[in-house]
Amino acid sequence: MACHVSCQRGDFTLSARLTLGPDIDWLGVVGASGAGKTSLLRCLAGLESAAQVEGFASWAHPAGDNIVLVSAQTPLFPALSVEENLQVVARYNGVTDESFKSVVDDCECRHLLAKAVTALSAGETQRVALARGLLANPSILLMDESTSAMDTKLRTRVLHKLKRRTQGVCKVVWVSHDWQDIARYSDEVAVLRQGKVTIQDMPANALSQAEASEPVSALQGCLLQGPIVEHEDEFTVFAVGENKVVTRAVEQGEKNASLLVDARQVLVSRTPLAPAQIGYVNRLPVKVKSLDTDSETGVQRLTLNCGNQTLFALLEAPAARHLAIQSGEAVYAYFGAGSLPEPARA
Ligand SMILES: Nc1ncnc2c1ncn2[C@@H]1O[C@H](COP(=O)(O)OP(=O)(O)OP(=O)(O)O)[C@@H](O)[C@H]1O
Repeated sequence: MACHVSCQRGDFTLSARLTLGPDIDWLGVVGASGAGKTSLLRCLAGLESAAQVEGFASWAHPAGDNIVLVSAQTPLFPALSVEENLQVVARYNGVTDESFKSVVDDCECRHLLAKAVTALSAGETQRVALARGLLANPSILLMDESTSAMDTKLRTRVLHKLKRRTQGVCKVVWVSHDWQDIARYSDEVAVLRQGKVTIQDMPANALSQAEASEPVSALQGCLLQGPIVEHEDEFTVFAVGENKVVTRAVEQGEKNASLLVDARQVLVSRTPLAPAQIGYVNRLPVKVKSLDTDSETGVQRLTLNCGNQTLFALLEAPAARHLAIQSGEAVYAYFGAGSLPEPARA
């Protein structure tokens, strides 16, 4: 099903075509600052009177056509407490006490209910705003950087519960600058650039294929995935062939984990250094499948294979000249684990 959104905001033109398959429950939208992500969500939410939106509402589950946007631009009522803010919406939408409690718990807001909304931190405000959005019984939930102020562990928990809660009842279109989250929770990803969708229908685990068709600076992620072999509170280890990769913690009960590796963050070496020596937690033995050198900048892009998984690395011109890596060579790739949670403060 195709959805087309067009709108003029000042001198910015949004003209985006999205494909919304029936199997897609979470559609991630990424793009550089100013690409039009917020504009797109505002148009989809019906907040831009000049916008033309075709074919969107019919994407929702048949139960309803209630489109709800959760963003920093939809503030809470400042004169009401958190509980009052939530109850206003719950009562209006006929939400039962049981559902109310379950939404409050999923958004981790129970301990905030008595607080004034003006006394909330940014992450707390986002959780209350999310709870309020869910209490409106959306059939389509639009989230614009709705978890950006939460720490990594909290965000992982909240997104996990949100994913479970929305299953079968609510579709989600969400914008985040956190590619790890987008890759982990979206069924598909659309990439916006200058008001246009330049890539769509992209399975989140196919970021690597999309990368090949985009200029290097636009999209450089590559998703590694595998079965979990070790699970700690702070991190998860998964298998890539016979090797292990550390990523930030996934929720208990998950069988697989993933890590989106930014090509700019990958170091390449011929010698097997201890990862800690260079400050990276991950090391994979890889084979150089191909390399392309940008004729203007001298930046070299390596396509690296580890078993049947692909990784990209970008080498600045001096490093590329110094290493003089050849296609077919066996090397080591070093990279971080995404943003692992910060150590708990005493
Ligand atoms: N109210 C407005 N009037 C005129 N132009 C606007 C308005 N709001 C946004 N724009 C312009 O529309 C363009 C897209 O803005 P938008 O907020 O949608 O980008 P974005 O991708 O969400 O960016 P960011 O990641 O920084 O939040 C920008 O060039 C911006 O200046």
